[in-house]
Amino acid sequence: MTQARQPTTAAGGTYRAATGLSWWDAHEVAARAPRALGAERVASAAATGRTLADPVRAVAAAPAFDTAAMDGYAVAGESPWRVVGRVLAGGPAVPDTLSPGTAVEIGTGAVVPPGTRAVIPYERSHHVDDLVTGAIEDRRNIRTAGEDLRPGDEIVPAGRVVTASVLGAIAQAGVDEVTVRRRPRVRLLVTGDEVITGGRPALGQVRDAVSPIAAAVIERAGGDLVDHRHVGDDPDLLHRHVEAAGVDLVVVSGSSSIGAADHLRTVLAVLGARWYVDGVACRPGHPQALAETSDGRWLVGLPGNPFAALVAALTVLEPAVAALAGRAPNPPLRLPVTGDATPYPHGARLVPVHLGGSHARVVPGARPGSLRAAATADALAVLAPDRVDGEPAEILPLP
Ligand SMILES: Nc1nc2c(c(=O)[nH]1)N[C@H]1C(S)=C(S)[C@@H](COP(=O)(O)OP(=O)(O)OC[C@H]3O[C@@H](n4cnc5c(N)ncnc54)[C@H](O)[C@@H]3O)O[C@H]1N2
Ligand code: MOO
Repeated sequence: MTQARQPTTAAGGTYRAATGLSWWDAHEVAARAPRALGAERVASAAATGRTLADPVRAVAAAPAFDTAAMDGYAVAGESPWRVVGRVLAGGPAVPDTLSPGTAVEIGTGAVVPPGTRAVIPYERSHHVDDLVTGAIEDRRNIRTAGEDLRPGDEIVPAGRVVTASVLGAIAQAGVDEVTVRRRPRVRLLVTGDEVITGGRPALGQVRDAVSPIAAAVIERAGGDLVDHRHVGDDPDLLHRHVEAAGVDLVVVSGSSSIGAADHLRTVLAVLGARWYVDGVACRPGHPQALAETSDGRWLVGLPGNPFAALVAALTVLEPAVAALAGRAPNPPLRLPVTGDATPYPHGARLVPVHLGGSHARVVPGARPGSLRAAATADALAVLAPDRVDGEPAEILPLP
């Protein structure tokens, strides 16, 4: 970690200007430093988006009984077969046992009667009066009980996020409850006396453009934004809300640099915070922070400039919330990136890109204070200082 000059802040602390960790190290630290929160049992229907703390094991076999895979006839013995009844999905199994030389008409998903040799689909059989004929192979078109799952089989490992596919799979296995990580509870504190939350900004004012980004990133990473407030530039108010109980992580927007109104460092010093990320060698978004207070609460500092805040939200906020939620870090997505971007000689340059098939193209015109270019982009690309046009770079999908 390179350290540049250390100017004294208006609050009297020191500030590690400009450099800090590399972008790649900061991203990795944020994904690995916070430990996953505790686990709880919840109804599987309420588990969407949560991370499994334990593997899910099948309660029931799947299929739970020998079942027909086609509509047609369940047949026993040799052709021809005399049709003696009909059995449909959800209906009673008729007859109890199929005798050689007989058949029942059967629907896909119905219980196959004992004694059945195979199910012959309508389109591969001939039916005249009550006699059916056709060629069969033993067990053809019968799904055998337990062929997909047996009770106790692991269906989904711990660490996976509960998606719709997971919910479907565990329902098939008769599971009604799962053990998942607690969702991280997050507080978002928006600083800046000039920041307003609605209407047209008057002279000296700006509309809050950081909250929508932070809220979306928190949600995407599996967190719950439970408290969201504007605290202006009042250091006591900031201190009170950083310190207040009831959350696992506090996000502070603005207040990350070294100006007179940037009180975050003072508050963190008072709270005895341990710093994990204190500035990142990237442009934009270098004044970002990740720290843990002495009572185990996490804090993320986002720069006030909105595009810089977006960069920081994807660099430290998203991985930190995901780590608290118990999610394993995503494998990096890398694509060749084409187009002009001014390299940042001391670290990473993050630029908005359009995604097109197997490559990404730089959206020109991004500035730290403006989200205009990002609003037309699909992702950010993380460009190394010695980047060559068309070579692969890490891609971060935009919220
Ligand atoms: N002497 C130095 N000054 C600054 C440095 C530096 O290294 N040395 N870094 C600059 C960079 S880069 C950034 S980014 C900003 C970060 O500053 P803060 O995080 O302390 O943010 P503020 O000073 O409060 O605001 C910066 C800018 O953003 C506007 N802002 C703030 N909050 C919001 C919001 N929620 N929505 C929209 N816009 C917001 C604010 O009005 C300012 O224009 O520091 C530079 N200075
Ligand atoms: O990094 Mo500031 O992060 O350029 O806008």
